[in-house]
Amino acid sequence: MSIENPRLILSVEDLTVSFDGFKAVDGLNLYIAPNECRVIIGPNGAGKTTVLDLICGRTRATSGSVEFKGMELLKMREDQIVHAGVGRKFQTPSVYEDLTVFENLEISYPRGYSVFGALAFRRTAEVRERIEEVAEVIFLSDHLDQKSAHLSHGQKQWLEIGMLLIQDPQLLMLDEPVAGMSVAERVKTAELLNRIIADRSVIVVEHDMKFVEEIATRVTVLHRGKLLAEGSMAHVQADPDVIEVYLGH
Ligand SMILES: Nc1ncnc2c1ncn2[C@@H]1O[C@H](COP(=O)(O)OP(=O)(O)OP(=O)(O)O)[C@@H](O)[C@H]1O
Repeated sequence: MSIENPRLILSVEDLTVSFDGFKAVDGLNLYIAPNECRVIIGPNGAGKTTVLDLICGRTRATSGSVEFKGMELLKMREDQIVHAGVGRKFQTPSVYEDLTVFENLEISYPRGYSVFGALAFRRTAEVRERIEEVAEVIFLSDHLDQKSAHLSHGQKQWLEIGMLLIQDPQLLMLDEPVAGMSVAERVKTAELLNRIIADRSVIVVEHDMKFVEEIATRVTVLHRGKLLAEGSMAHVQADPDVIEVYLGH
């Protein structure tokens, strides 16, 4: 049992998952502070996505502990973890293409439980205000009435981040958020992340090192399910083990 540290939002201790005897994540410790953007890097198959899956309850851990704001997430269901304040974005955008940007944000507002239920409830001033606030953060203020099918790939990714932000998670996890984005969209996504950590912590899994440099408070390097190195970008970039297994390739 860890002692709760109020200066940490997430404490992952001795986290392990075994798939038929193969340890995809092996005795991992990870400590995330408030207002931190932690980036997890490492070679293919290092276990990065699996760590996010374990934290959000999609994959069940074999052993260990994941404590978020004093709650043991490993004992909770996926929906309870979302409700507790952990948002997770997967690699492929999953916005409702037939709905406008406004409607996509509206159905994600905590009061809307289903597409129909959400569209039926009155658009109170409070909801509209929150939608406009989030739209501004995700660079879509001028696209609120546009069907999301007509957005660019990058805009769809931002919209999905917005659909999570509208629930105001204290921890947001993003898996390769800039994959498939243009250079200009990557720059704006870095700006977006740097803005949103004012109110929350973010964990990002990413391969684009230029982007990592622009967003990371700290970097965690995984290799074969284990922690290989951790620290500032400059620190991990200079680590001979990291160069050998990842950055040198
Ligand atoms: N549900 C599962 N059942 C069996 N093996 C799995 C499962 N999920 C992940 N693995 C294995 O665990 C290892 C880690 O996979 P993971 O996707 O977490 O790696 P990653 O670091 O995110 O890689 P990439 O950079 O390629 O996305 C891989 O060998 C993968 O095949």
